[in-house]
Amino acid sequence: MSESTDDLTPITVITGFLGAGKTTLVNYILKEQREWKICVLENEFGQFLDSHDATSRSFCSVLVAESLDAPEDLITMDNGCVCCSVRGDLVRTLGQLTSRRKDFDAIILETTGLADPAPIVYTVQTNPKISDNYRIDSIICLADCKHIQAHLDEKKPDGSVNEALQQVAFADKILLNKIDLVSKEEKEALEARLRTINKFATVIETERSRAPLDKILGLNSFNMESILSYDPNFFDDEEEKKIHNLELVQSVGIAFEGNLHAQWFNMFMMDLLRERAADLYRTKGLLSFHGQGDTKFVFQGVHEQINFGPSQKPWKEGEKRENKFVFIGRNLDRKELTRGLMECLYKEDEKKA
Ligand SMILES: Nc1nc2c(ncn2[C@@H]2O[C@H](COP(=O)(O)OP(=O)(O)OP(=O)(O)O)[C@@H](O)[C@H]2O)c(=O)[nH]1
Repeated sequence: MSESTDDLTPITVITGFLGAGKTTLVNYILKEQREWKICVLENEFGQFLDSHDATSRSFCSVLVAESLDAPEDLITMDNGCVCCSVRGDLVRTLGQLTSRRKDFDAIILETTGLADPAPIVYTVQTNPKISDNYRIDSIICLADCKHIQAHLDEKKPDGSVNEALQQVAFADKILLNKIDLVSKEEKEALEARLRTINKFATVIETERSRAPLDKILGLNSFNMESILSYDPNFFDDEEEKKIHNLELVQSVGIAFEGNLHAQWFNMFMMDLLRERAADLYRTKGLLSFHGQGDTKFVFQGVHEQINFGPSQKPWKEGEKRENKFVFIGRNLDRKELTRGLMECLYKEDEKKA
């Protein structure tokens, strides 16, 4: 057993519902902090289809990789959600990293937006191979000011966990993110609500996840006591923990070659969001447009909020122009989404009515 926590490699766990700003925070930390060598463990829900090339890695790993000096400092765990099926992956990955532990000052674990932090904490705290080498430094929860209330209010079937609630409850730092999207009154009401779930966490208001680094990193602020006050039976038989019902949320990945017609694509997305924004938790895409040369576009949606712009890296010469989408949400119809997207393809010899 390790005698001092100083010997243990700190893990910062980043949680928060789909689209709350986790990857934005990881990128910000990687770009802004110069003191530490950080290893990033990524776990993402909803992958792009087809994984024959490097760009078909999970979407956030593509974005995070752009901020790292060395690609081997990013490890993706793509076999499921870190809190359930991939938990074995987490144990294995941390186990394999043990021999390289001295190469890093810290680890950042970005969980999926649907991860319940409870099993992650349980695993790190109770698995001796992990607890002898690592410690949780902090659990940071990103709370999307615009959308988190709806996710907290979602009715789940009996025995199922509300992930958004668990994420808030287990955090020692809550970043009230996207404050640009709400009024002062909405922000205050949200903070008051989050306080009823977790009165111990430090709350920091942020835009684009830009929290002062000295307020979130290296503070050893993980607090088992506050977790136990929320869930006094935390260390009881793990089998009895609530079901993490991933079937309630679907992920539809769609990939196809060609160039999109910008106007038709815009119309398709506008119609889709007008009708389905509440059910569409998250939309991500890497796209190629007719008439835009080698510019690769990144599309990001969180319910009705969309962001669209050029990727840092253009299409490489000879690279297959494959558009990749992932839609995450409820009641999604793959056929309908695929048909709608295919109708947005630019065709040289055909005019759309
Ligand atoms: N308006 C606004 N948008 C933001 C803010 N922070 C992040 N975003 C945008 O929200 C979208 C989702 O951000 P991500 O960082 O990818 O969110 P995430 O939690 O990693 O998403 P998942 O991994 O899919 O769960 C992106 O389009 C961001 O640019 C903010 O403070 N204000």
